[in-house]
Amino acid sequence: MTNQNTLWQSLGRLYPHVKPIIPRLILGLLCALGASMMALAIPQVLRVLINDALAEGGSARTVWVASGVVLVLGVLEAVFVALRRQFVIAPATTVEMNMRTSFYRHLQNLTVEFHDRWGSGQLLSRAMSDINLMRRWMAFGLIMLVVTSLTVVMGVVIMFFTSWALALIFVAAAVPLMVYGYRFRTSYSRVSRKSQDQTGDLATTVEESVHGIRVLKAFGRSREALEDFEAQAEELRQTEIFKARSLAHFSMIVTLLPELALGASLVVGVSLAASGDVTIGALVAFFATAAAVAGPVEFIGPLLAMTFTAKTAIDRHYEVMDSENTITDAAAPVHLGAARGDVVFEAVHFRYPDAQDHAGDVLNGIDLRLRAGETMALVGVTGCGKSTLLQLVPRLYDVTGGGITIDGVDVRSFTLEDLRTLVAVAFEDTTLFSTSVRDNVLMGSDATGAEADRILAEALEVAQAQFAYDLPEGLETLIGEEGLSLSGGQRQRIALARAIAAQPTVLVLDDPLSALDVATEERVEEGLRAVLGSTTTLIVAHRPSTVALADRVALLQDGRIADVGTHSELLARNDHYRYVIASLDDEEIAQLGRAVRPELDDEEALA
Ligand SMILES: Nc1ncnc2c1ncn2[C@@H]1O[C@H](COP(=O)(O)OP(=O)(O)OP(=O)(O)O)[C@@H](O)[C@H]1O
Repeated sequence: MTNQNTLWQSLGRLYPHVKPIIPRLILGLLCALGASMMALAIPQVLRVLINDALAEGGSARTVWVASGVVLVLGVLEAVFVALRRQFVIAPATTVEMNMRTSFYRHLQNLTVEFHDRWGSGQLLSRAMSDINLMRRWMAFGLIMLVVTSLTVVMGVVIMFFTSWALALIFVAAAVPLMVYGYRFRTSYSRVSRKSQDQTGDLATTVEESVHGIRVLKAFGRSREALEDFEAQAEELRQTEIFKARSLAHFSMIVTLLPELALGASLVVGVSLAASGDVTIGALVAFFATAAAVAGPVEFIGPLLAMTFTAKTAIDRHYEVMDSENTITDAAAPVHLGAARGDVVFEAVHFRYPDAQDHAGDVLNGIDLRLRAGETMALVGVTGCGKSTLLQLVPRLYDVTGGGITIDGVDVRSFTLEDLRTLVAVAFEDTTLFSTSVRDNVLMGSDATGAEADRILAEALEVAQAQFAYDLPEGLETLIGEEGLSLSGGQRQRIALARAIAAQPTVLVLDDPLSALDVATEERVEEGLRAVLGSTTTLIVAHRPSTVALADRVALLQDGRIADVGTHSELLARNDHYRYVIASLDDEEIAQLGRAVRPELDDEEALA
């Protein structure tokens, strides 16, 4: 993931973000420049003071005037520094917020396949610390780098005017500094990249451990997890030490060389003053200017380090921002009026992008037809591709061959918004957001007011999630990561209610009842049967009781639909189906015998 952009290419990518605040940055720059000029002017006042006021015949009035001027210059310098902050900080934080928002928007748009590949900590560190580093560089590093460089250049020019011979000694010291600076740039950029990547990996580890804390505790692996974390933290520490040493070394050279030049020019300067080639006032002004320039020169090291760190942050930021979203709206989207909900899979192929070369397609020519309003169970051995097939309907992944249509329209011909309004999903592994029960359930619904209340109440009833009314603050109770912890079954019922409340034309359920007890599952099924009447439903079933919900069952085997029919038909004619069903427990099979509906027909089986 290393980025080969040059420093200028990387920094240049910030331009569109910086563009709106350029006038403010220029004002900030002028203020910073003003502050530097005030600092550089003070030695010149000293020169006048020494040459005129302290010379024979000098007046006390000149001393007072010079002191007054120094005071005014000092106050002006402080005012300029304050103004610089005033001009730059607020607009730079706006840029930071906008960049973070567009980063978040982009993450939302990127495909599930992208999120499969990227560690959450890497994305977190890019969203938080990298963007923060960019803002700090924009608001401070960039301005100070320009001002510091200009200050040094102006200081050296003044030093040349004061005494060109002494100034030459200073300029000679700059040559090795530049050579060293070039080498520093390469090594520091590399270590800075390593440190930021390791920070992201560490964040991923924290995130995983926090999510998996129960597993770690239950398996008594907390100590091992801590040891792994310590090892990773130690690696980061080593990188940080190397980084700090590298900067310290560079700063030492940057400080030392001008100091050596100062020492050499002191020797030369005193002899020039003794021979009368320079005045005492000029000598004092020269060294006072050199002292005023020394600060900015030393500051260049940390500023360059900040610039290289910002470059790394920009590169990391754009690695995500440049990732293309391959699942997008159709160029000329089709809008269905009233959708019926006929779903057809035609010769559907799919393979994951990171699949091994020798591995075949997970889905290898799926042909399946769901009639509008039909409920179809999808059954197959574990890992055969049931969840994968489901995720193709709302285009969480795109088919790699063939196509899926709803009412004869390819799912890729809808806008994503339309498609995801038509299709709602509930997965076995439920995700709830840190908001109220109400907002979690109504996430996929645009209804408001009394209509929303009615939909909410109905969805909670069908999903047997009435427990939500008894939560501490009823439906307003905060759930999700930052809220009240719910049981697995409670979470599943909220997620199911969310899918129902979306009132979709096509409902895709990935074993949504797995965590429920048999009695609750039975009640949910009764409710579902009532609402599924007009909804086409494809439901992954791992339990016979879930199969009981379905009008027909599709058997997925070796990447194809091997058979379609009622449960009893498949039991009677298909060995593989019997094998899959035999792996289910006896009690559930007994329950299936009671629950399965007799009036099923399969006139439209395999397409
Ligand atoms: N994001 C992914 N990237 C690469 N391969 C994946 C990904 N998700 C699943 N797979 C692989 O695809 C195959 C099908 O997985 P899938 O989850 O669809 O099976 P499943 O039938 O739903 O399994 P189960 O019944 O255990 O839930 C498996 O071999 C799995 O390892």
